Amino acid sequence: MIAATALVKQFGDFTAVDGIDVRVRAGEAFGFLGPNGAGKSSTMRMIGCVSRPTGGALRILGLDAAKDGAAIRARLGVCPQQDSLDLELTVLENLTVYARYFNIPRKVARARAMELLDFVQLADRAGDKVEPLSGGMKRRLTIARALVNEPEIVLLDEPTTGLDPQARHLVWERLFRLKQRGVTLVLTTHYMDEAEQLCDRLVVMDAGRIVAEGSPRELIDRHSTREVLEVRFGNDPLDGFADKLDGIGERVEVLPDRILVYTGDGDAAAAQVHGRGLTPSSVLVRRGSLEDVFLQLTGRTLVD
Ligand SMILES: Nc1ncnc2c1ncn2[C@@H]1O[C@H](COP(=O)(O)OP(=O)(O)OP(=O)(O)O)[C@@H](O)[C@H]1O
Repeated sequence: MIAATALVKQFGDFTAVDGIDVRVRAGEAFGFLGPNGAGKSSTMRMIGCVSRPTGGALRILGLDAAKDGAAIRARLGVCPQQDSLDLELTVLENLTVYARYFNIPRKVARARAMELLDFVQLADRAGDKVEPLSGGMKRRLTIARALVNEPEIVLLDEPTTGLDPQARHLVWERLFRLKQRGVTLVLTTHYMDEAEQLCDRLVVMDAGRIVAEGSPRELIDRHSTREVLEVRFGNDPLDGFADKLDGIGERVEVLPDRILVYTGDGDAAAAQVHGRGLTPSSVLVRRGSLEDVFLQLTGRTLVD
C-alpha cells in the first residue's frame, strides 16, 4: 500500500526525515513510534501528499506521490494531530460538508454520514454543534470525517494525544474495528501502549531515522527482556545504587527516578536485591515494553 525508499524531508539545512525505507501492507495497522521531533509528522505529511519529499521515492497505492498527489489523496483518509473540525457546523454537517470535497452526491453523503456517526458512537449528537463536545468525541468525529470518502488507507497522526484514558480506549476500540473491516491504518504515536495495542508492525524513529522495525512482540523480544524489575530508593541519588545491583539480571539501567533491572524473572531479581541488604522504597515487576526497546536503542525515554 505504501513503499517509501530512502525518503528524505529537509527544511532548509535541517533534515527532519533522513532516508527512511518503509513498506506498509494491505490491511495492517502500521505505526511510527518515536519521541517529539523524531520526524513522524513530516513522514505522515509526505504520505498524505501534502508535503513534497526532498529526496527518495514514495509510492502509495501503486501511484507516485510526487506526480499523482490528487489521485492518491482521494483514496486516503486523514486524521490530523490537531482537530480541524468546523465549530460553527453541527456534528452531521461536519461530515456532509467535507463529503463535498470528494464530490459525493448529497443524498449518499447524508446516508454515509449517519452510518459513520453510528460507527463512532455519536449518532445521538448528530444535530448538536461541535464546540461543546468532549475531546474524545471530537477526535471520534474527526475519525468519522476521515472515513467519508471510504478510504483504503487511513492516516492518523497521534490519534489519542490529549485524551483521557477512557476516551483513548474508546478510540482504540473504534480503530480496531476499522482494521477488522480491512482498512489499512497508518499511525504515529509517542505512546508505547498505543503502539502495542494497535500496531501489527511498527518502526521506531529517532532523529529522522528508523532505529528498529518489527511487530511489538518481535521488538520487545529482540531489545528487552521478558520482565523488568523497577526499583526506587525514595529521593536518594541513584548512581550509588547502580553498583550495588551489578550482576542482578541481564542488564541494569539507571534513570533519574528509578533503576530498571532487565531479567527473565523479576521476582527472583527482587529477592536478590533484598538479599544484598538493600531496602528500596518501592519494587515493581512488569513485563518488557516498547518503552524499554526505545531506551535500549537510544538511551532515552520516549516521553520525557
Ligand atoms: N515546516 C517546518 N519547518 C522547519 N522545521 C520543521 C518543519 N516541520 C517540522 N520541522 C522540524 O522537523 C523535526 C521533525 O518534526 P516532526 O513534526 O516531523 O516530528 P514528530 O516526530 O512528528 O514530532 P511531534 O510529535 O512533535 O509532531 C522537528 O525538529 C521539527 O522542528
